Amino acid sequence: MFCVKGLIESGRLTSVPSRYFFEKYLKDDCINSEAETIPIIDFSMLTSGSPEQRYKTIQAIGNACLKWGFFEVINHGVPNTLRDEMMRASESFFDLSDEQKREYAGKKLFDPIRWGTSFNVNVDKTLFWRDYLKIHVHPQFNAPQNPLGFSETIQEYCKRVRELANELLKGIMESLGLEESYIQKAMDLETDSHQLLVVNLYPPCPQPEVVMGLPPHSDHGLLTILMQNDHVGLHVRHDGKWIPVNPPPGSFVVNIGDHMEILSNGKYKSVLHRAVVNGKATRISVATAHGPPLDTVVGPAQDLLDNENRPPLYRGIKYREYLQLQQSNQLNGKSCLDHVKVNINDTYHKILPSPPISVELMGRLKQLRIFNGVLKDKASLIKTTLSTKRQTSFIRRAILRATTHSSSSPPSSNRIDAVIASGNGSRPRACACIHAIMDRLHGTRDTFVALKCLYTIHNIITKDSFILKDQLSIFPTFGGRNFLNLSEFHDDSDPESWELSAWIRWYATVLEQNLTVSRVLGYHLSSSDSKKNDKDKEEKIFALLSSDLLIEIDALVGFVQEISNVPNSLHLQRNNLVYEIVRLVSEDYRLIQREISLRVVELDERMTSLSVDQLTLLMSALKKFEDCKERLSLLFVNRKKNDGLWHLIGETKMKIETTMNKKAEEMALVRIIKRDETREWGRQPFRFTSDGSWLGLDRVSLTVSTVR
Ligand SMILES: O=C(O)CCC(=O)C(=O)O
Ligand SMILES: [Fe+2]
Repeated sequence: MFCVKGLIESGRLTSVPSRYFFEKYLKDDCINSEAETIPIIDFSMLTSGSPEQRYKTIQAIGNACLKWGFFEVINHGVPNTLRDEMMRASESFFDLSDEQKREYAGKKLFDPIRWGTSFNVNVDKTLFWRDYLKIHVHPQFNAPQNPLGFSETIQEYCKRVRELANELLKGIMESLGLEESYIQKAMDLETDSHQLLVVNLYPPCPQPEVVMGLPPHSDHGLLTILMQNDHVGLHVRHDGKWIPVNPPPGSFVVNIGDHMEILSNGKYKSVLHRAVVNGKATRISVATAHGPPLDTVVGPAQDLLDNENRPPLYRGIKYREYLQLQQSNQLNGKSCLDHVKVNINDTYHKILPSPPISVELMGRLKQLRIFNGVLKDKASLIKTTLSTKRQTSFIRRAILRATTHSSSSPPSSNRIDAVIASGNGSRPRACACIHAIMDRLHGTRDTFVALKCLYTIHNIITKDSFILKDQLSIFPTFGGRNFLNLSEFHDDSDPESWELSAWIRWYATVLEQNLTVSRVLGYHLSSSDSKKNDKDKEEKIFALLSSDLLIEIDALVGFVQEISNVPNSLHLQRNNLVYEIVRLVSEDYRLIQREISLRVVELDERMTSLSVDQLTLLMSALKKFEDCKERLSLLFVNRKKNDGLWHLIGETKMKIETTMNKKAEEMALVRIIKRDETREWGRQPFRFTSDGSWLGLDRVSLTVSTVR
């Protein structure tokens, strides 16, 4: 693997290779060394036992977070000997032979140990002048075997810094007016927090002014704690200027990460910073990023929100997926955070009348409702146990267990499997099972019960249980588009239930459209028929008439449209049940993309034989599909973008346009020949445009059906 250190040590370097040229550095270079410096926090005052000193320090931390997003910590209790040892160990890791380091090269984001250069060489347009070692050190500790003693040093260092981070997080929580252990409890930080050790090495550069060590970025986690060797290089963005950070010896530099910005609902901002390099000496910085457990969905703290004045500004996202998002894009300012920002104009408080009761009372009423719900579940379970109809009571019990009132977590896969098993044996059992789910769905006004019923139905559709799926497709016998009959569902007992009601209406429509598509295609999207390899499918599609393919595309695009009609309250994905629902829907979407793509490719090949009507239909379907793109990318912010498909759609649209224009010209020619004597028409007026309309129709009476 190439790396900057190797480049320097090769001895052949006289000037910087052009792929390291960082253009923005020169333009954006407004360094202000005389300005104020970042605040200093005396950590010992936080833990001294004096409430007054603690209070003052918490205020100072709050101010630093608010104004700077950065502070320096002194008297932190991490011994200098350990810090020095960590620095020496870091240096000796990079001094290992390339062969020893290569074991950790070319690794993926969640591989335990990664040695590399720049940020992500697969996506970086410009290379950065840094090499790195990244190790996931908590909750699972990892370490390279070499150099000798390295593992022990980083284990001790990371443990001490983690303890420091936990104490600082408590102070930050208090400064936000939250309980000090709020974050620890909400995210199981004591045991499961995620800690990433990042050792940055910036070798001296012959032209330091044209390269960048690390470009302006914000950190992904909650908090980053950084130490550096004797060389300055970190710049922090403050009041429109870059401020060089020159921390007091023995101190740590601490900064707020994107997840603290999310959690504090934007009160504490993650701040841009960058690392520049110098021409004389190697700079090393050791950063530890402290974040929530990887599978925790982080959204704004509930206690910081109110419906009237402080709506959520970010939607929830799993930390793991946020990391993936950052890794798969160029490191570029705060662009990742933009993906999870909620458009303030979209939040429900605009449409929801202010609740007539206080937030506190509402909270208590909600508790009471949940308690009532749990009692109801218990009573229903007892009733089914006492029932004499053994068969149906068995089914109903399985359904009750999968769709409880008590929690907003999705039913476990065991519970879902139990429902499927209960209805899977025979046609009458399948029929009883579907009816029992529908009874439960239509008999409740509780949002979570309804969402869980729909989630159970979705699992029936996606799992391989033909008889249940089939029974679902014929429910109820009168069919129709709104057969789940939830278009009027509203639970207005509190604002969250109100917002969730919109998700229920949306989810029901998505499921209805899923079944509609199955009818049109003749197989379920997630069935084994659908999972056939592309070759088999291409053959099947090849045998279809173009008119049938167009009907199928129309239904598939209709499905995409329903998905893209997702409610605006995207932040509700912080709720685990909603999150899981979106995950399942994204699986559907992935399958639809494949189905659409295969059909578009086939029609693309048949393009010249398609009629004008057919071309117009295809163009209109592709346009509708494209219109959904933006909304879908907001909903599936962290999933694969499938650029290949969008490219195919763009190309096909262009081809349709060209084919249509060619046909129009042919048409005009026919007319000209027909009316040769009068020569009253020219060839120019006909043009078909990419928005699917004809230009010049006012001048020509066009009968498209005459030309096929
Ligand atoms: O090297 C530095 O000072 C900054 C490092 C940094 O920002 C990072 O690792 O995220
Ligand atoms: Fe950083």
